[in-house]
Amino acid sequence: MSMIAAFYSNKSVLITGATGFLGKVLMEKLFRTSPHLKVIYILVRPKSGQTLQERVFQILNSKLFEKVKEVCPNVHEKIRPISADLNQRDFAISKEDMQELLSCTNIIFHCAATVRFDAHLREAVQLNVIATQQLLLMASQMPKLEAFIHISTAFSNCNLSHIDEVIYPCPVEPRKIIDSMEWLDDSIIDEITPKLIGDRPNTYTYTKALGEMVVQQESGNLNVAIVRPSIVGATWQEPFPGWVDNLNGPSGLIIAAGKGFLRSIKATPMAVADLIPVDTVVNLTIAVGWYTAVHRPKSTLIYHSTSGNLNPCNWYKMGLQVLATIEKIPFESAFRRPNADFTTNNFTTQYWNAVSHRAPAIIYDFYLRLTGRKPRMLKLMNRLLRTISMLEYFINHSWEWSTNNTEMLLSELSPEDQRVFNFDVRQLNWLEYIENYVLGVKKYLLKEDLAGIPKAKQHLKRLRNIHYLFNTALFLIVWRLLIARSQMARNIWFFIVSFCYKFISYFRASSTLKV
Ligand SMILES: CCCCCCCCCCCCCCCCCCCCCCCCCC(=O)SCCNC(=O)CCNC(=O)[C@H](O)C(C)(C)COP(=O)(O)OP(=O)(O)OC[C@H]1O[C@@H](n2cnc3c(N)ncnc32)[C@H](O)[C@@H]1OP(=O)(O)O
Ligand SMILES: NC(=O)C1=CN([C@@H]2O[C@H](COP(=O)(O)OP(=O)(O)OC[C@H]3O[C@@H](n4cnc5c(N)ncnc54)[C@H](OP(=O)(O)O)[C@@H]3O)[C@@H](O)[C@H]2O)C=CC1
Repeated sequence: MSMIAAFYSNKSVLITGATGFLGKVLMEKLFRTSPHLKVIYILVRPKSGQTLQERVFQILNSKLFEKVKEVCPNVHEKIRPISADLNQRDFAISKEDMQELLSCTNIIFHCAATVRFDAHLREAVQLNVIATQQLLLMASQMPKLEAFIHISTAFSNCNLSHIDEVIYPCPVEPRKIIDSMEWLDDSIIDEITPKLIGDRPNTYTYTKALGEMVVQQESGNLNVAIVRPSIVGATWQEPFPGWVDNLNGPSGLIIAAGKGFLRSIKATPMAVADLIPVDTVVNLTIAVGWYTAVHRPKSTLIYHSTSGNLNPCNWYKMGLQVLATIEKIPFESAFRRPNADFTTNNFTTQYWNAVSHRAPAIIYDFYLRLTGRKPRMLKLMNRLLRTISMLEYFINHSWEWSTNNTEMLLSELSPEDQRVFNFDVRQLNWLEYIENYVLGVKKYLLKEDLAGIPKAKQHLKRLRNIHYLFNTALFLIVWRLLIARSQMARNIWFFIVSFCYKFISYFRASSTLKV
C-alpha cells in the first residue's frame, strides 16, 4: 500500500489554479491514487461566459479524467468549486465558503499564477505576489492545516547560472513593491519595470522570485515547501502519455513547426533543454505535500523539478526528434512543408525571418486578396515571431539546478511510493517522450484524428510540388530579368548553353561510335 496515497485519504485539500495545466493533472492524480480523499476545494473564477459548475463539468468530462471515473465514480461529489478571484480582496470568497475553507483545509497546493511573460508588472505582482501573501494569511487561520505547498518556477532566479535549492533575495523587498503598486500609476510602473527586473528577462520570473520571498518571510509557523519546475511539458506516463492542453512552453512551437509556419528559430543547439513532464512535477508535488506534513522539516525546503543535471537533453536533439516525428505523423492542413532549423546569430535570424516567415506570408495574403478573401497570414506570422522573441531567452541559455532535496525525498519514499509517485527523471527516454509529446499535441491540442494521416501526407506532397514549381518559376523570372539587363549574365548564359550543347554532342558522337 502506498503510504502517500494513504496519507491523503480523508484529507481536505485546497488547490488554486486547478483549472490550469498543472492544477488539472494534480487533481486527477490525487483522485486516482487516493479515491478516499474527503474533498478537493478548488478556487475558480467564472470565465469566457462559463459558470463555475460548467467549468468543472468540462474538466471532469475531459479525456484526462476518464481513468479517475473508474476508480472514483463519485468524483464530482468530491470536488467543491469555490467562486474566487485571486485578484480581489479576500479573493472575493463568500463568508460561508471562507468559513468552511478555514475550518476544514488540511493541505494547500498553490498553483495559480499569471505565466504570461508580457504581463504588466502590476498584474504580475497582484497574482504572483499579493495573492500568495493573502493565501498565506488565510492559511495561518486554518487550525487543521498540515502543509502549504507553493509552486514556483526553476526560472525565478534565471539571472544566475547555477541555482541551488535556496531562496535568493531580490534587491527590493516584496513589501515595498507591493506598497508601491498601490500608489504608482501605470506610466511610472512602466518606466521603473526594467530597473526592477534587472537582468531577468520578464516580469513573470521576477514576480515569481518575489513570491518565493513572500513565502519565506510570511509563512510564520506554517509547514511550507516550494516546488520549482523548469519547462513543464506533456505527460510522460500518466494518466496516459502525451497529454497536453495548452500552448505554453514548447507545445505552441511544436504546432508552429508542424504546420510549417515556423521555419527557423534562434537557439543554442547544445544548450540544455530543461523540459520536465507535467506528471513528474505532480508526483513530486504530492510527495512533497506528504513529506512536509508528516516530517515537518524545520525550515522551508525548496525542491527543483528539473531534468538537466540527471538526464540532460539539448535543443538540437529535441528539435530533430520533433521534426522526425512530424514527418512520420504529419499535422493536417499545413501551410508549408515542415522544415525548421536553428539559427545562431541575429543576422541570420533576421534574414530567415524575412525570407522564410514574412515573405511567404505576404505572398499568401496576396493570393487571399486575389481570391476575394481577407488576408490574415502576415498578422499571424508577426504574432508568432513576437512569441518566439519572448521564448528565445530560454533556448539560448543553459542553467544548472542542484536537486539535493528532490533526490533526498526520492530516497525517503518506499519502493511502492517510488513506483506510484515516480519523479525519477533518470528513467525518462527522451526520444520516446518527445514522440509521444508530438502525438499528444496532434491528438489533444489540435484534436486531429490519426485516420487523417494519409490525407495529411498527400497534402504535404502537393505542397512540395507547389514549392518546386514556385522555385523554378522564380528562378526563371530572375534569370530572364538579369539577362535582359546585364552583359555579364548574358555571357554566362551563352557559356552555359554552349557548354551543354557540346556535352550533348559529345555523348551523341560517342554513342554512335559504340554502335
Ligand atoms: C537540425 C536541427 C533541427 C532543428 C529543428 C528546429 C526546431 C523546430 C521544432 C520546435 C520545437 C522544439 C524546440 C522548442 C523550443 C521551446 C521553447 C520553450 C521555451 C519556454 C520557456 C519557458 C520557461 C519558463 C517556464 C515557466 O516557468 S512559465 C510557463 C511558461 N509560460 C509560457 O510559456 C507563456 C508564454 N506565452 C506568453 O507569455 C504569451 O502567450 C505571449 C508570448 C506574450 C503572447 O501573447 P499575445 O500576443 O497576447 O497572445 P496570446 O493570446 O497569448 O497568443 C497569441 C497567439 O500565439 C499563440 N501562442 C501562444 N503561446 C504560444 C507558443 N508558446 N508558441 C506558439 N504560439 C503560441 C496563441 O495560440 C495565439 O494564436 P491565435 O489563437 O491568435 O491564433
Ligand atoms: N507551465 C510551465 O511551463 C510552468 C509553470 N510553472 C508554475 O506552475 C504553476 C501552474 O502553471 P500552469 O498550470 O502551467 O499555468 P496555467 O496558466 O495553465 O494556469 C494558471 C491557473 O491560475 C489560475 N488563475 C489565474 N489568475 C487567476 C485569478 N485571478 N483568480 C483565480 N485563478 C486564477 C488560472 O485560472 P483560469 O483558468 O481561470 O485562468 C489557472 O487555473 C504556476 O505557478 C507557474 O508559475 C512553473 C514552471 C513552468
